[in-house]
Amino acid sequence: MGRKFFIGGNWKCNGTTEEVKKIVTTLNEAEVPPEDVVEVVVSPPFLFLTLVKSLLRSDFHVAAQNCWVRKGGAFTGEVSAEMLVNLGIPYVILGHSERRLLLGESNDFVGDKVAYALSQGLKVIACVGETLDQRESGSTMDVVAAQTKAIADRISDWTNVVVAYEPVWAIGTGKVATPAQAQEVHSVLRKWLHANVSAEIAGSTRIIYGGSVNGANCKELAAQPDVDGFLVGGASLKPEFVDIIKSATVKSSA
Ligand SMILES: O=C(CO)COP(=O)(O)O
Repeated sequence: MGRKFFIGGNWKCNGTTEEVKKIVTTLNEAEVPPEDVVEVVVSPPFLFLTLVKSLLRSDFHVAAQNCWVRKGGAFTGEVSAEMLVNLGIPYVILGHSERRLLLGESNDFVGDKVAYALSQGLKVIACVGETLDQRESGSTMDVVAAQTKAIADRISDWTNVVVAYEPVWAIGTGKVATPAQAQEVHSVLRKWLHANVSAEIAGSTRIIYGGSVNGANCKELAAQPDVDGFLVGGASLKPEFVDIIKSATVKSSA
């Protein structure tokens, strides 16, 4: 189906200039599969975006971790999609659970953000995922479908969208979803896209997994048929991120 493996590193609110330069040096020196096998995108905090972009090898790309929902203007503290485009930042992560839960971003608000960012020419990593309570009450698929629907209702072209399934209970907890748990949700999400968007988009849209991915568990997860890559938090700040990038070969040699 030709879904290129996608590895995102979400640095969240971490790093000093020195630390950022060190991570970039490690990435620049790494031997990884070629660009036609894996797409690598790292997402530093806004303040380091241009520094990282200027230092990073040209086969890796950068993403912002958020942007404003509409055109920029009198919105103190916000960063607009137009600014990211102006600075040559190709990607933005939207709807991360930390923003949904800590900052109250609703499904509709995230859907509006995705639509606006795409309209400005950005590529979007759109995050969905259930909390532990929601999983335990059996509503995982309803939650993930509602989050995806809020996006699907507002966009028609999915070419520049990567969907990141990130179960909240697995984020930063060391408690990774089992390969079977990840595959189950990814496969149902793909079926949802098939039924509600189109067969073509269901087949071509990358659905990546996030939540305590590390160098030790990435290969088994990567081997799942509907896992098209990862969005990595903590481990993306460490040299083991290179091992995670290399897990793309699990797919290319399959
Ligand atoms: O939230 C995540 C990536 O966006 C995952 O974070 P961890 O890999 O630290 O669990």
